[in-house]
Amino acid sequence: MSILIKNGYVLDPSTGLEGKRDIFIKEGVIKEVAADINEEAERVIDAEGMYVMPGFIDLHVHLREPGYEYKETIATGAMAAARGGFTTICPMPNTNPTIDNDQMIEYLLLKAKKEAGVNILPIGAITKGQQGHELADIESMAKAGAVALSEDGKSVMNTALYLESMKQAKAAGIPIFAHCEDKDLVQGGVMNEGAKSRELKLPGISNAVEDVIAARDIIMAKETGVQLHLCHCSTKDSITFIKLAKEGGLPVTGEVCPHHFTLSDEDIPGDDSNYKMNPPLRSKEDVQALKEALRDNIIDVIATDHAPHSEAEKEKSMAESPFGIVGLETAFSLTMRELVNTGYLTPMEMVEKLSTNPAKILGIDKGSLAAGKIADITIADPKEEYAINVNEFASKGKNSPFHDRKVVGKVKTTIVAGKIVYKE
Ligand SMILES: NC(=O)N[C@@H](CC(=O)O)C(=O)O
Ligand SMILES: [Zn+2]
Repeated sequence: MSILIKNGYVLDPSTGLEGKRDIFIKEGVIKEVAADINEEAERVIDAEGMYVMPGFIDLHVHLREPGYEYKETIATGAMAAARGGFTTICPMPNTNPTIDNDQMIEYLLLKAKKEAGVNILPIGAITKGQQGHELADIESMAKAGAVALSEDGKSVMNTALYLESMKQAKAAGIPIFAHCEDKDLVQGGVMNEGAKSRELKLPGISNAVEDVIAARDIIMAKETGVQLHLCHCSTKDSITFIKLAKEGGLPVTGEVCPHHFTLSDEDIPGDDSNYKMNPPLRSKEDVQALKEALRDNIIDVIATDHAPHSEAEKEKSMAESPFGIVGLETAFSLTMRELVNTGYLTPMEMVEKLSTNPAKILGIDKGSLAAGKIADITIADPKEEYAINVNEFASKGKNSPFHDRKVVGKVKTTIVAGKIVYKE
């Protein structure tokens, strides 16, 4: 199969190329990027007025398989990814059973190969069953293909055990993806602690819940030299800690999710579980700090924390429903609307945070449109205005606070290894 993408506006941070070019793809590989290519191709895509970008890479998704297939499967999650412009996704291990050994990693990779159109790079748990008592077999998971380790959904509260996992992750050459949440400080909170939680009479989650663990984890990264990536940063102090870590030369990176830079707790309309996620929507001051951190390169990555749940689960009250919202199919539009069209990020910087930087963190040969690279490509219209409609999602999860929201920027075509996996 050969594809010729004509007249697109190419954005490639890996080479610094920004401008109108054609791209010729053959046998899954980018053969040529040039001003006017006239190769014969089986498929010609007219990309006039479109952004042509290295495929997006999401470091943080929940695919729910095995165990919670009613929420999402590898197949439906992969379709949602393709529809959102993501060509590579990293599923978290909080499934049932937990992804905590080499056979589970192999099972996931095999199933993904059969059922998913996008690349799936699994993340292994830090402790067995995510119970926090005994380390998972880190070395064998890394050998089987785990690209990172994470206890996502919670933190490893036992710091000595965590220290040992960091040493092993470093030896295995993979990063730790940290979900920062002090379990003992949460005390039943369901939303950000502040004026709004008091107004809604709902138990709050303080910034300290995240901040104490973010600080601890950075101290431990310094101690062990492990590559540390902080997931879904939501507070201004998390940002301060990452800034300090970077200034100190530590291999520490951070991610922010679209919902955290788009909404604050003041936007929560009432007891609506589509606004319940962990960490919670924070204050306006925190939101501002996140945007500035993205702009100032303190935050390296935009990741979705795509967390599908069933309608029945999310119909429940804030107090009773599970934490999490879906994100794969809204990330690009929200980033365009909230960060690019407001001047926080240039289009190139956006692509860096959605593709090039995630690839660097994983140490994989992606996030580039250079000749010779595997053709993972996202084509999007940066100008199209539309209203998000959860009923059009490919994901099983419809749990999003962005239903009916007007946005700008729409993914049109997603290509994985030279194969069109999504076309609007
Ligand atoms: N983010 C969430 O609110 N929920 C995630 C877990 C997580 O990423 O912390 C989930 O698995 O549902
Ligand atoms: Zn998490």
